[in-house]
Amino acid sequence: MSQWRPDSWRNKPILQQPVYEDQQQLAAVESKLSKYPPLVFAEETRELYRQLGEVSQGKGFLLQGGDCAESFSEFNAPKIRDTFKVLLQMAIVLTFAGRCPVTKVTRMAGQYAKPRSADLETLDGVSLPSYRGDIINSFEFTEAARRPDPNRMLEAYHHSAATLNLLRAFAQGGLADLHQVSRWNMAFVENNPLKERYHDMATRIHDTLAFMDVIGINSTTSATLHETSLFTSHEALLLNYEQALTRIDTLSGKPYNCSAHMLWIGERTRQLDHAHIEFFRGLHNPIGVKVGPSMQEDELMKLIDTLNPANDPGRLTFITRMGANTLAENLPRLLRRVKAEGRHVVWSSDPMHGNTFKASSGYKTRNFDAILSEIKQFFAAHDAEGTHAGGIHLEMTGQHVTECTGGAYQISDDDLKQAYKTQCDPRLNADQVLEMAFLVADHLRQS
Ligand SMILES: O=C[C@H](O)[C@H](O)COP(=O)(O)O
Ligand SMILES: C=C(OP(=O)(O)O)C(=O)O
Repeated sequence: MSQWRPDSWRNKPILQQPVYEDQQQLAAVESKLSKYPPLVFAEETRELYRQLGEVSQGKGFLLQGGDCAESFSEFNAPKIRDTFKVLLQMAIVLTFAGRCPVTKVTRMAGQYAKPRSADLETLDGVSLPSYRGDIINSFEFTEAARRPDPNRMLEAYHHSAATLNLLRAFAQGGLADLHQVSRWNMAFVENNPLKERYHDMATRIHDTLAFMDVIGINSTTSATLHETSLFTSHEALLLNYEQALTRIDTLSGKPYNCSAHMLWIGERTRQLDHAHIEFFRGLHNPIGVKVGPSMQEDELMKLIDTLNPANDPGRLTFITRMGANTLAENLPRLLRRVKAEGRHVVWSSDPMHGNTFKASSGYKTRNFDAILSEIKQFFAAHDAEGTHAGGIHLEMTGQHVTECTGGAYQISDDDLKQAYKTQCDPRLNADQVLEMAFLVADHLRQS
């Protein structure tokens, strides 16, 4: 294999990239970004690596979630706070049910680039380049807005920095206090139409914290109850940006991508001989690869050989996105092969991307029951193969959008128009995502 360099991906074929008109402007932006401070510190990244290593050995669970695509226009504190709150609420339920540590990783503070099925979008007979995420172009349907602009990379950097700053403040400044999180869950249950179903677990969590308080373990005596740790991730699609944020860590002397703690490669860009695999193989971050139903066992093994030749636990997470209808056929054979070859990976389920369809109202949506079905089958497949169902990966928001159908509030096709705000794919809303946590908790406890 040829020698890796931060820019060796440039000699490989690459998909899903913008074509910038002004190459000089692009080079100037890359050069500027490469001198900016890193967004995360490599030592934090190593802590996430360590935690994922534990997950790969069956001693933890990965909860990864957040926006499909963050946007510059919907960039505000309530939105960041609400998604943060819901992630914590999910985490407490999953920790309690699974009796194991839950590693929280956001799809925030950098989730700005989107791969698309089609290069062009056509509306009323007019065709323009597809929207590819705010780091590349703008959502409005005009020629100017859809033109890729390298300066957007600088904007994405600043938006990511401000988001991360607030997330760190929330995580350490008291908002993540477990008593508080438990009270939010009680309120969620009280107001939910299916409250009988969730009441028992929420009460038990609440009572456990009350008991600990009585025996002197509380937010004043224990930082664990008062603070939380949280990591960031995004799809590292736009390699010009990702390369510019890649630095040699002064402590270890190794290259880390400092745009987020964890990066993943999407289903559409994971070809073995292409640029994204080349770029990722030299990084020392924990990395994810999306795995769809077409993945073959031999190809998966080659991916492991390339991305984790030392078989380090924590290095590689496979985020499977099979679809509820095809998981049973395609996941077990992959689990079997990886287990037989003794490779350490984290298996996480993205139950969103294989279950997208167009509703009769014309909106792109996903149904709550199909999402839940994929997760249940994911747990069942791991139980049958004797492997560890290590995590879930959700497109979700803490806000009350109507983008996915179903759930306790029975959002219908007709309801989608009420608050359909996503710029790309439909997200679970705050209520749906918490319901999902309570339902997943049952499976986590059993396995
Ligand atoms: O989030 C994933 C992809 O970017 C998305 O599913 C692509 O959507 P499209 O099929 O509308 O392009
Ligand atoms: C594009 C995504 O997923 P996938 O690569 O699985 O389609 C995503 O998670 O945003």
